[in-house]
Amino acid sequence: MDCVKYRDKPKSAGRSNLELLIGHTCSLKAESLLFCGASDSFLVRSHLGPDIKTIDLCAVYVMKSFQLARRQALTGLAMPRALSSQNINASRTWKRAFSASAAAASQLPGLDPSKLTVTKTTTPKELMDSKDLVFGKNFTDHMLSVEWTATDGWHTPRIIPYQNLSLDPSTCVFHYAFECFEGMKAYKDDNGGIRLFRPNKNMERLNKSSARIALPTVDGDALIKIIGEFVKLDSRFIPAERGYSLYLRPTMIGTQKTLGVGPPGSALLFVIASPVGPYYPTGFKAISLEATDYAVRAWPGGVGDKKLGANYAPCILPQLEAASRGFQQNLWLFGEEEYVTEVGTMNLFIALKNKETGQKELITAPLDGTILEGVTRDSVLTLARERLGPKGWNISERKIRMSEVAEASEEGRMIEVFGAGTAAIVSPVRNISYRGKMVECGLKEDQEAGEIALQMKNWIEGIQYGDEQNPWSVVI
Ligand SMILES: Cc1ncc(COP(=O)(O)O)c(C=O)c1O
Repeated sequence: MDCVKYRDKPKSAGRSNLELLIGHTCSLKAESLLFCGASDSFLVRSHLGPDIKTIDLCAVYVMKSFQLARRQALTGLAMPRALSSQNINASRTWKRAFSASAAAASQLPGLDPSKLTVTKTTTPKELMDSKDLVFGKNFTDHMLSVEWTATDGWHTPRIIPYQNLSLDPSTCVFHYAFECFEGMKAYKDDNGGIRLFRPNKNMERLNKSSARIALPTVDGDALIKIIGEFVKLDSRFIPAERGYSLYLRPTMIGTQKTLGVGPPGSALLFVIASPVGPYYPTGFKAISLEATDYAVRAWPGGVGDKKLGANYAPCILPQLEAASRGFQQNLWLFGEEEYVTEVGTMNLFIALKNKETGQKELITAPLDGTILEGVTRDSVLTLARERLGPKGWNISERKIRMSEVAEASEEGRMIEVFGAGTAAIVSPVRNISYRGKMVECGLKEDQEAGEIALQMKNWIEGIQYGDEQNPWSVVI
């Protein structure tokens, strides 16, 4: 154990346990920590600051993975299992350790936009004809890249030519899926200005995702600033036509070289950008869904509400199954009650006449951990409350069973159904296959979109392109 020196065997944990704990989680440099002291208490000096703090064994763990621990404490997660088996008075030590670790973590450098460096490409790409753009296939000239280490915090942010990553085969992202990402867009307005849509929501979600998988969090405002610089540099790739935009993919990965399962001591945050066209280039095309009852996407207490890469790969097979039967997407149901949750990469909205009250109701699943907190979902809800509420609509975030949806359709109470997400804004649904029957979703045969879906698309697009002045649209 050359990375940590300690004197005096702790009472509550033998040397081997301590070593195990350290070996498992430690990524600090040789001089990072000095442990000394007696009984359960240690003096821990971090090279991150001059302070010497009296904390105990729990804090030893925390000091070495303090960013993780701080987030775990903040998000109310349980103490790491490795520690709880050590006969430590969990709540007392956890609280004490947390305050010490938070103090240390606050001394780590955060993301600093003033330090941004730019290395321009020497081989600029030719712009593609807008009509040939395919989602996520073509990328701009540059990318944004920032490294993070547990010892030094966020390093210098860099804009560099778009390039391959070079990673050791043992890097933890490849083995244990330390990866989370975001999806957002930049738009060109009629005056050539460049706008982001509610980027703070993406930053909030990125931090929730990264914290959940023991990756570092980042100052959202600082990241928006440097993303803005990156987008401005590559702005020639944003087509000026309506419906076109630059899709941005902020991504964070754990880069620690180890097959040990533990919090990564290093990470990479990068952002790439892909010019995209309208999701429905020739106008809306209502989709058909297959309700999936044989597989589960997410569950309460799980991570389905986080944007982790690990959530997406297992969804492909059920999607292929649905596609093999002629459906564009599958609709995830949850539990014995078969609650309607979400669709592929969209949240779902159902407009119907309420059985009891007869009132028009726009329903979407609640944020109970089983759906992603979509930025579009939140935008649709906010606009609906503001603009449809006064027209007699009841806007509900509530659980709804698939059988209720089928019943509304059979009883002629169904108004319309649509998905909501960054890619298409809204995606009208024609019908849903459920238990061998087709549930019709309120569209006439020659109709590709319902009124609410159309209205929402126009309202949201109007804000995104700056036609409507709204604080959701941020000029960069
Ligand atoms: C699983 C899932 N649900 C919903 C959404 C919609 O989220 P947003 O509106 O933020 O794009 C996405 C989009 O990425 C998604 O992947």
